[in-house]
Amino acid sequence: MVGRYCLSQLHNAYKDMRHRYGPIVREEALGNVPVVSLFDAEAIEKVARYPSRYPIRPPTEISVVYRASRPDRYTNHGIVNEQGERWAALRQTLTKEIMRPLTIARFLPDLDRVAQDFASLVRGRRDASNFVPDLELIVKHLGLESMSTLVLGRRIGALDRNVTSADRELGMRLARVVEQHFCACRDSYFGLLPLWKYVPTQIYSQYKKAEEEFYDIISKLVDDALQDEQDTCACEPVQKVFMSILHAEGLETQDKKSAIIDFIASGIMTMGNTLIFLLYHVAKNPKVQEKLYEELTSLTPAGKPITAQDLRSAPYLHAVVQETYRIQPTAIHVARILEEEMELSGYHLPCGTVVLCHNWIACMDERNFTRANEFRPERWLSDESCAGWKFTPKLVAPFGYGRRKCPGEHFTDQMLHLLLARMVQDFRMEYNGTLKTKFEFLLVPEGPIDLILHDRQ
Ligand code: HEM
Repeated sequence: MVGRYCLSQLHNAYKDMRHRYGPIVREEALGNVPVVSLFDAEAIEKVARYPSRYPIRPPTEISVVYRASRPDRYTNHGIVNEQGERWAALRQTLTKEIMRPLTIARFLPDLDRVAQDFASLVRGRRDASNFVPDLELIVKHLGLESMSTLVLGRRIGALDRNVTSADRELGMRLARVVEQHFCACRDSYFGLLPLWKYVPTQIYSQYKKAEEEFYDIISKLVDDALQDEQDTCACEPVQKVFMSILHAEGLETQDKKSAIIDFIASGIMTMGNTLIFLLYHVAKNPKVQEKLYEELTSLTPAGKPITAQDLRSAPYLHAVVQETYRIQPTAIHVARILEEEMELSGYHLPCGTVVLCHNWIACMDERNFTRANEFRPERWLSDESCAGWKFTPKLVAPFGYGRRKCPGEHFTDQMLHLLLARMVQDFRMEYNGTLKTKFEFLLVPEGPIDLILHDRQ
């Protein structure tokens, strides 16, 4: 607990602060720099559009301190935490391929197979009442499998139906480690009295342990992929990202390896959480679900490969994904350090101020979206049922903005469209009750995930 607020409900705490104190709120915590929260659309837009060459996102300090203690593994803080020219050089070298729409389009057939394998795995895991008991775990396997396809250019079998108990054990270890990592980031970033900076507290030990365990698990996958690359020298389209990182100039092998591990880590939780949010909203809105099903079946028969053309011809699918990003993004705010003084919401903020742009809370504000609490994909389609509604689409920024925007956006977006399409084609979904969420640096579903999957055919 911090005062009246609890860290695992920080998203609701910020909602409460907006309600109590207005569109701009300054927080001061002992031992930490002051942070200013922005809830107003105009102020957020001003920060988002600032024409920065090297935008500064406040680093996750615990990661910076840890990496500095491991020069055998890291020569820099990584893309997520580096700043200035060093950040720009890493970003340019390591993310060029991942961000190229053509590269991501070439992954489509492979990602569609990942989506089909996911649907087939959850079908097999249902109990007699069509409930999938370990969905939270399976979506982490999905995150790992899709990230491995993207970044290593190979499938690793995390979604195989006949998993051994060793595979299950590995999946559970991975899930636990990723959760511990994010919770330690949250506690070090938002908690009071950052003692971990001076003595190795429990938070720091937890972070270190999670980081090292994660590195060891993923490192083995990377080493296998490197070995295969030496043995075959083949370059399939699906290996494009892997090859671009391997052959990146000016980087040590250890930097390439840690970048690959960072990319995989970035995708595992975010992808799984967002998929659960998508499935939840579709399951809770039967009319949306049927409309989506009709759109998808008119485009492509169930079981046939989904093409790029199919995705382009599915406006309702796109609207459902956008509406989920609006109402329940996994990254609820975007952080920046101001590079020059700015007038925001009537206050003068000096250069160097840390600001949190609360896009999600602004998206839930009636001033920006009419019937903000309702899940209405139609608002994205200029449907007449939403005529005259307030609509501020630029506030929907689940992947951030500007030059520091998430490099995984195109990939994630494509993967989520495919997954949702496959799930809606294969199942009629229902959800018992209301999905709870908690804040673990990201917004994550709080289990159990009570999703029921009825076969369509
Ligand atoms: C649902 C999935 C994802 C969400 C919601 C998400 C969200 C975000 C957000 C909000 C940021 C901060 C952007 C900013 O400050 O403007 C970010 C940064 C980043 N993301 Fe993602 N992300 C996702 C998936 C991925 C994937 C799959 C990858 C790997 C390819 C990835 C790699 C990164 C990296 C490396 C950064 C740091 C970029 C930089 O500082 O230059 N993310 N992400």
